Amino acid sequence: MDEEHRTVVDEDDEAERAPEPLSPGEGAIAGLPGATYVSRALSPAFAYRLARNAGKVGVKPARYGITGKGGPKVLPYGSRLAYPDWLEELVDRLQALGAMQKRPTQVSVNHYVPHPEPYRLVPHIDSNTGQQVVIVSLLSYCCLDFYRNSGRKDLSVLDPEDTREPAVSLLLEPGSALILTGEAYREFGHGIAPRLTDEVSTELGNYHLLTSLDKSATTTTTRSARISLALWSPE
Ligand SMILES: O=C(O)CCC(=O)C(=O)O
Ligand SMILES: [Fe+2]
Repeated sequence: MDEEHRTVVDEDDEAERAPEPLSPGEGAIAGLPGATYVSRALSPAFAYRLARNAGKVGVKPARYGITGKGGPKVLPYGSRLAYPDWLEELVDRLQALGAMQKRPTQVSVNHYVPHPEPYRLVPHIDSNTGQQVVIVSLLSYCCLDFYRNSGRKDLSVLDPEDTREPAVSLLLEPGSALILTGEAYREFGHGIAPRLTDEVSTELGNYHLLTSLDKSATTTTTRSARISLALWSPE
């Protein structure tokens, strides 16, 4: 093998390698206790394969995500349905990262498209105390907003007409993972506001953790079609 070829092969290996395990406190977000954001959880090559495979599980592209009529169903992978290979590989990687202790027993695949109107996700709490969720983002940037749940337990969908400003907003990058445990999972609702662009500013709760953008030169990101996977596991 000549020198040039060897370099290319090494770079491919590097891109495919699982990320280093998280160290304690890494990826923490001020104002959202129990949340951890991992900018480069998946290599670009792995994220690309995952988007292709997750896109095949029969989710219709929709405007509303899981909270909308006709939105994706929660799939009982890991409980009543065996993991397909691509999910097995994702779960192995997330476990190696330290994103979850126990393997997921429920998964949803959301496929959002920004036309004819911007997509949105009505603020909701995933509920079920004793669980945690990992949200894996693919293909597009998108802001996820967090609202403190005003004392409601067991909930599900918060008032869609609620016009409160979010307590915290996070810009989710393609290939990232957001882990919600404890308070971030139980006490905050999360949702996606209907708009086509998101501001990149120091106001974002995870501004300091973003790695895929030139932050000195980028003021907005534009939303394109996005796939997200939510993986729920026992805490
Ligand atoms: O698409 C997202 O980032 C969030 C998905 C979500 O909240 C859910 O599936 O419960
Ligand atoms: Fe959710």
